[in-house]
Amino acid sequence: MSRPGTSTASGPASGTSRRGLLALGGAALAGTAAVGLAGCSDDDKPAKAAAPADRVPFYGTHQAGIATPAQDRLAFATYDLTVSGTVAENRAALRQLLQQWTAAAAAMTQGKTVPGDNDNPAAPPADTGEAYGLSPANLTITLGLGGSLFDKRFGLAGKRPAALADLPKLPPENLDPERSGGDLAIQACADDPIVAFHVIRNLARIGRGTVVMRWSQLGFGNATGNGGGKETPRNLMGFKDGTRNIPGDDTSLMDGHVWVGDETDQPWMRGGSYLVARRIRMRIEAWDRDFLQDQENVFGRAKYTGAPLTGAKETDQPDFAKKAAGGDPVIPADAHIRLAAHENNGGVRILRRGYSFTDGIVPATGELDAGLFFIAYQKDPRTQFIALQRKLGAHDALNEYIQHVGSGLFACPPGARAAGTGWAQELLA
Ligand SMILES: C=CC1=C(C)c2cc3[nH]c(cc4nc(cc5[nH]c(cc1n2)c(C)c5CCC(=O)O)C(CCC(=O)O)=C4C)c(C)c3C=C
Ligand SMILES: [Fe+2]
Repeated sequence: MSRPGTSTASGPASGTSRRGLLALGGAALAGTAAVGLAGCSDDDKPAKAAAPADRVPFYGTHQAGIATPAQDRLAFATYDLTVSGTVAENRAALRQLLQQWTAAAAAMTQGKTVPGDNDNPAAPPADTGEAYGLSPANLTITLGLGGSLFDKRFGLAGKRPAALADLPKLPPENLDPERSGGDLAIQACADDPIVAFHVIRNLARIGRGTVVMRWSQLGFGNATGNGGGKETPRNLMGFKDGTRNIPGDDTSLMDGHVWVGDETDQPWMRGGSYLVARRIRMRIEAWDRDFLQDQENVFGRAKYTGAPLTGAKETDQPDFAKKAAGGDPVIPADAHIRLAAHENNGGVRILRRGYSFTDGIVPATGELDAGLFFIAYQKDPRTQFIALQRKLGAHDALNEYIQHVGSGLFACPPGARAAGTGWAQELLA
């Protein structure tokens, strides 16, 4: 992440400190050359400004961070608006916040500091600084709007999509209200943990006086440099997780299951998606005492290869009809994949984008507070996540080892189309 005005293709601008110069990594320097050339002569410009490999375009039809291949790290946070004015004043404050957040997000994803950074020794810097000198590491920043935003405060009740109805109770959940809900949500994903964290911190800082952070969650996958991107990542139960996920580059599946289309009752959501987040604790100690065959029966897949119990390779299609010699199905009736598979749910699919988490221990029990921060994107949670979770909650063998302890549902509007446009502009017009 480079500071504005401090570097060009030909070298640092006047006033760059030696410390700032040293901090500029090669990727950040190259990226700045591509995006921040104001004041350079034509000779200074690269022949062709190819998109650098470490950054994901911010502007577009859809928000980045949904179809984007999952990065190594997650910083997720929800925020509540603290406004107390008239509807018009509150709406104006929300509009201004989202404009500032959009500009900051656009800058950070392209390796720049949040706008307004300065060298004034008498003022706090606009950017908190922990990502100076780092590349954006494929940072994506995705905004979600919670159902509570559509109450009386902003006059938005008539614009609440039916699909954003509050999630019903989904037993056997045991939700902590302090890890649930929120007016706004930010999903920041990057291949560097500090770059992702830097986002949720700086957006809180920009919004001071208008928003407060409600809860947050850090998550991790496996590092890109350690097989990430080639191997299906494993969850903390040791199983490959994501084998039969929707591939983000399959436009037909994305249009069919993930992107909101003309079917919506709220045109401002066209091109958007609905994010369900569930903090799911795993009873890791109990799981680690379970024998291998039972663990594999719980999922319906082999632990090491990831193959369905009816196949030999991870990519083999599960055969849900196959019976063992005694007549029982090879993939048990309560196996997670049997219950969740689209073949057994009228074609229903979701895009999963979860991350592992570990947050010390649960004081009451001394057990690890660890598990899966489950994130799923879909066109309509009523017919997708909720329908699937009702079935899993009632029958899944995995329930013995997990508990849903946090929750959120957010409408992710379409992408900001071009510089100068803000997130959710159509909603707030
Ligand atoms: C409501 C939706 C789902 C929840 C909640 C959920 C929790 C959860 N899942 C795993 C581990 C695995 N899930 C796998 C597959 C899978 N899971 C869901 C949905 C939910 N999972 C779906 C739709 C699927 C695909 C099923 C299929 O089509 O075969 C797998 C298998 C590998 C894979 O395909 O990804 C694993 C492993 C955990 C640990 C968990 C809660 C902690
Ligand atoms: Fe699952």
